[in-house]
Amino acid sequence: MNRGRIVDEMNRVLLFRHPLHALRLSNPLLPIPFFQSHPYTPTPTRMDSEKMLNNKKCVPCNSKDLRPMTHDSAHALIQQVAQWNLINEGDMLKLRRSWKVKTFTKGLEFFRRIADLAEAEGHHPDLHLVGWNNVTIEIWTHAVGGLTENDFILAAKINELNLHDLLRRSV
Ligand SMILES: C[C@H](O)[C@H](O)[C@H]1CNC2=NC(N)=NC(=O)C2=N1
Repeated sequence: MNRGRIVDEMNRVLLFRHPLHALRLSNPLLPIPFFQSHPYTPTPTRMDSEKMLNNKKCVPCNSKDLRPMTHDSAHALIQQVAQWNLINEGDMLKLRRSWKVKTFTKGLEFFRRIADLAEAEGHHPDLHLVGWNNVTIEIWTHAVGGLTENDFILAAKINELNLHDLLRRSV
């Protein structure tokens, strides 16, 4: 194996096991260590991007220059929030995700956990509990009648909640 291949192999191992790699992805302002200037620097995967959304904080929706994002921007961002769908209702975009809960009361507990997160973020979803065990969450920015980054931040943070004890096992 020639010297170039040996360096490539070393960088590949270093890059994926080096603790700085994970840290830098979550905080892109960190200086790029020497090995990351190498072609093996990975492009952020969906998980990495979701972590970046997940590290953000929702902003107040009452700023007058807040506008709904374009469909193109929404289609780009939806790639970063696993399991969420982009819904177009009367030309207004929303985020939607559904779950099946074990019981009606676990559905209410599900809402409680989402409510705590929403209150902490100052940004709130629409909550639906239908047919006793079907939960659907819809997120959009009411102040602008469309989607803003707040909606994707909230969706990414909902994805981080541990809700498994409330959910029916997916068959
Ligand atoms: C000032 C504060 O940002 C507003 O009252 C918030 C509250 N939560 C909100 N949640 C959502 N989804 N849309 C809003 O426009 C909104 N406005």
